[in-house]
Amino acid sequence: MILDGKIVSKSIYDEIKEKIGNRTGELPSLVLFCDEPDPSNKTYMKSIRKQGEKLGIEVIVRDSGSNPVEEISELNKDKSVAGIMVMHPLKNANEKAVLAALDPGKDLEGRTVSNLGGIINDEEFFAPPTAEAVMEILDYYGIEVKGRDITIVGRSNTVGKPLALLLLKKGVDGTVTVCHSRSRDISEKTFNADIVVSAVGIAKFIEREMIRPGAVVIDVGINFVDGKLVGDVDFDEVSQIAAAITPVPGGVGSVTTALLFRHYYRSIERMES
Ligand SMILES: Nc1nc(=O)c2c([nH]1)NC[C@@H]1CN(c3ccc(C(=O)N[C@@H](CCC(=O)O)C(=O)O)cc3)C=[N+]21
Repeated sequence: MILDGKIVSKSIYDEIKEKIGNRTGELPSLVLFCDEPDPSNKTYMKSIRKQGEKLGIEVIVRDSGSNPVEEISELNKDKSVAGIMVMHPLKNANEKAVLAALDPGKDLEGRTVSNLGGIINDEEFFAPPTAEAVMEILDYYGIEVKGRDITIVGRSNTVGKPLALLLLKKGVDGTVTVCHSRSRDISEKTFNADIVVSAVGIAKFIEREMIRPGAVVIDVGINFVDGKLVGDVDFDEVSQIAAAITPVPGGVGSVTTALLFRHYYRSIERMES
């Protein structure tokens, strides 16, 4: 079974459209904070702008300027701004200092210490949308997590680490293994899992032999091979034995962007409450 992310994202966009439709007055904007965006940032920013346009939300690309921390403080206070995405990597500005200055209530990607640390006791205002997108897909397709073994490959602050914490929450009750580039025998750990999540950024990293027949495979990878977007999983091979698998494109990525806009709307509700 192919786990289509576009159906999931459509239901999220429908929910946002309905909320926006019931509103009066101007919508605040969403700011993409960057300096010299690399090609992968450009692709992502373009796709966010496109979705923003569809929803009637103004997406502003803002240069970090000569005093980025000061700029962020201004944006935090600005009532016409509901969300700020600090694009990664920043080439010139100190990203850590910028994130330390960012209001967690406008931190749509859950990158601040307060949102990241908050996951530990269910106090995050925003969870990182890519990790959350994995949870949404599992939930939408009724894939049981409770008591099952999940192996995550990749330990990034945007996916691997926060996803492990989301899966470990009480009530979610996954049993989680996190592997990374220094892990021994990754194949053994993926083969023993009921659900494998790959977020390493290497095309065809997950091969057929690494997956137990009947397992669920979630591909978070964003890799460009000969100008074509592919995930981390050898899809043609692995899809033959997996019980369910997400495609790239059209899987986790499309849900991630939709969740950003759900977060954007939650920020508006907080600003107006
Ligand atoms: N603060 C920050 N957050 C990020 O999430 C972030 C970042 N900085 N810097 C750059 C990388 C790269 N990245 C991409 C995501 C999707 C596509 C992409 O091509 N998406 C397609 C397909 C998505 C799909 O369907 O799977 C689309 O949106 O049309 C590319 C690149 C995000 N990043």
